[in-house]
Amino acid sequence: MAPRVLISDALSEAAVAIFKERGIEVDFQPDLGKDKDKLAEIIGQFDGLAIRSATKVTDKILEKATNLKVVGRAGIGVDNVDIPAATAKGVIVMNTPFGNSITTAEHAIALMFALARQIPSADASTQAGKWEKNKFMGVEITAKVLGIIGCGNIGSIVAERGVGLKMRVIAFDPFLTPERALDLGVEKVELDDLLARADFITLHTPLTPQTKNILSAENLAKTKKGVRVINCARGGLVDEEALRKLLDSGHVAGAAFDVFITEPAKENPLFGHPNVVCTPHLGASTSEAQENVALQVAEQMSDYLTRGAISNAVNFPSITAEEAPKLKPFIALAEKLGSFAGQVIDSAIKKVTITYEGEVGQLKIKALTASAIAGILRPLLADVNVVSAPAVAKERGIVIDEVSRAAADADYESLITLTVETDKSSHSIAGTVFHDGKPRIIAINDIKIDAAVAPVMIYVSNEDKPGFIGRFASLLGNASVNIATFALGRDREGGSAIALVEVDGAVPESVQNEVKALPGVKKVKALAF
Ligand SMILES: NC(=O)c1ccc[n+]([C@@H]2O[C@H](COP(=O)([O-])OP(=O)(O)OC[C@H]3O[C@@H](n4cnc5c(N)ncnc54)[C@H](O)[C@@H]3O)[C@@H](O)[C@H]2O)c1
Ligand SMILES: O=C(O)[C@H](O)COP(=O)(O)O
Repeated sequence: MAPRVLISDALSEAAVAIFKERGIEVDFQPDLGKDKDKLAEIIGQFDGLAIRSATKVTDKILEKATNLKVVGRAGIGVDNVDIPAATAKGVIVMNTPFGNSITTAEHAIALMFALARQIPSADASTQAGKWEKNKFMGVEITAKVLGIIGCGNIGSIVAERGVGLKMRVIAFDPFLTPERALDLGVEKVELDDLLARADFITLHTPLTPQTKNILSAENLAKTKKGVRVINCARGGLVDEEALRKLLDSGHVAGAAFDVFITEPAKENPLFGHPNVVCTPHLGASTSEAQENVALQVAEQMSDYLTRGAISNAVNFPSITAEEAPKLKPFIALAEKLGSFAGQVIDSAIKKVTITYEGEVGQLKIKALTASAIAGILRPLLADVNVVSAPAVAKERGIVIDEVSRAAADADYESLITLTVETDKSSHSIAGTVFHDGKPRIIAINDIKIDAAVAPVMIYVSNEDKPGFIGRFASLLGNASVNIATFALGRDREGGSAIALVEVDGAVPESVQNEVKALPGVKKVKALAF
């Protein structure tokens, strides 16, 4: 029987044609995604679901998706898909990482001009017959400081356009290497510096726990008087209420928003202010971008459904059916080691070395390396996938080195060691897979430890001094953070020590700060796997 695909969002018709050419049955219902009950009712009939941002692929929808094998996102952001739930169900989630980047960057630039010259209000006034020539005094873009928060695919294109417009472009992005910044002609700065200097601030990060509210009331208050703010990335990056207050007080001269905390945005704190320009999530809406993403997603989904080939998957590497069972536990290990490193480092990565020792060295290590790199990058690049991760790393000037050795440490049949060198320091983490198929962390920065990987953990490095463990454990207990497992290691008596603690539930920032303040503590990091 031919595979069946449901298109539940307004994709270009180009996708329908590709599916049919590839022998796939298509049901094209462009508005269905907005009706979650109807979607839940029929999703069980389909092998593939092609979407944009209006369809929310929740765990409830996935529960009903008894035949679903692949979700294809014609676009970049997959924050409308419950990825862990999809992965748990074995549903591949694919996106099209570059297809709409130029178009979205152009929309940000268009919004910057709209703000600088108040084009929407001037248009409304002129067409109302008012001819208010003196009311709409604009500002020049030339020589102004453009502050880019998030200089990835879209941010880089905005940077290039900004440089072309003779702006002074500065960027805050922890993952931006100095070499890449130089290539783009942008000055890499810290966030506070950007806030203080930018005449226009444009956001181009994914929405992650780290970027949520990045323009908080506190940070907005640090901006230069007369700043204009553009958000074409994701609702939730900016505190909309705080921004409205600063627009009302005249501190912020204008704001242009394409994305909102609640979408569709029927009402919003920014609405109604004369210096606010809004569009209804139109960043990717050009015929060129929509054709690109529709063709690409239909090709990728067809390849998977008819030939089992996986590309641009957010939650699975590209591997064949025969390789899968052997690789799977090591893929999980490589991803977790990478995720640990990605969560612990806080400056630009220069080099990643992955050493495979013993039996694991005989497997397809490219897929393992891709998983490790995706794990490292994912805390910062939410939508990176195992296919794009090596290319993204290369583009950012990160050197990837793979070393394979036949013999492992005598204690282990297989060993993977990940070493990440950044601008400022070097971190290493090693792990193995036990007979239960589960990943174990066996060393951090050459200090031996033995810890299973748990959903929520706290990593602490400290001086090996008496009394620390007791103080640390009581602090967690007093904060009602329950310890599930506790792994310790040290290099020598009185030297450096580490703790990797599995806890039940989240660790509030205030508790991490209290741990940080304990005598001898060097680093504290709450980790999510
Ligand atoms: N409005 C729209 O219609 C539209 C269209 C396309 C994409 N988008 C959104 O734009 C965003 C960016 O897309 P992209 O393709 O450029 O992604 P990308 O992954 O290429 O780039 C994101 C950049 O953000 C940086 N970053 C991550 N965390 C950061 C932090 N805490 N502080 C500063 N920088 C940080 C990363 O290092 C990376 O360089 C995504 O959220 C995407 O969904 C919106
Ligand atoms: O992440 C994306 O690709 C954009 O937000 C585009 O969303 P859309 O496909 O719903 O326009």
